[in-house]
Amino acid sequence: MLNVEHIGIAVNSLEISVPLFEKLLHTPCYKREEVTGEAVQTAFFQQGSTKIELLEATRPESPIARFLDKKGEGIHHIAFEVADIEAEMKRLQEEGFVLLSETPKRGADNKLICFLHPKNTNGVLIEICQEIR
Ligand SMILES: CC[C@H](C(=O)O)C(=O)SCCNC(=O)CCNC(=O)[C@H](O)C(C)(C)COP(=O)(O)OP(=O)(O)OC[C@H]1O[C@@H](n2cnc3c(N)ncnc32)[C@H](O)[C@@H]1OP(=O)(O)O
Ligand SMILES: [Co+2]
Repeated sequence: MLNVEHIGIAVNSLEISVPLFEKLLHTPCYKREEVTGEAVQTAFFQQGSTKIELLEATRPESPIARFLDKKGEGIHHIAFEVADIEAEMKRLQEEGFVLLSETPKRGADNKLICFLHPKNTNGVLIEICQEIR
């Protein structure tokens, strides 16, 4: 695994949270992108070599909606960049981690992504992501 590519934060409303994080980080949001496959609307901030990814649910069945219902707003996941997501998924599976998708899914910000179940990662939702070349 390479660097922390982004930290995902679940929010109720990007309309409220984007200006808040622009004030907090003193950095403009550089991209807003809807990912229908995850039923989320995202907003990205570059912070040094890593990013903040704000996530708002677009449908009630969204994982973000369920998270917000159960836990409220807050840190949702940590995403690590990998060079070869398929090789990393195979390695992680062999190490006994539970992958939440059999193949990489299309994520935001031109990435392929896969999540690991938090029950095997000390309660932290981990995402691995690879730049689509
Ligand atoms: C737009 C793409 C973008 C990108 O970077 O490109 C994204 O990051 S998309 C982000 C949203 N998508 C996902 O999160 C997909 C992966 N998540 C899932 O498959 C589910 O959310 C899952 C399996 C983690 C939880 O499923 P669900 O909420 O339906 O089940 P439970 O509520 O029963 O939760 C089971 C168990 O997990 C704990 N949990 C849930 N979410 C988190 C979390 N974010 N961090 C840590 N722990 C989490 C939950 O508390 C339950 O634990 P328990 O001890 O049983 O109470
Ligand atoms: Co993410």
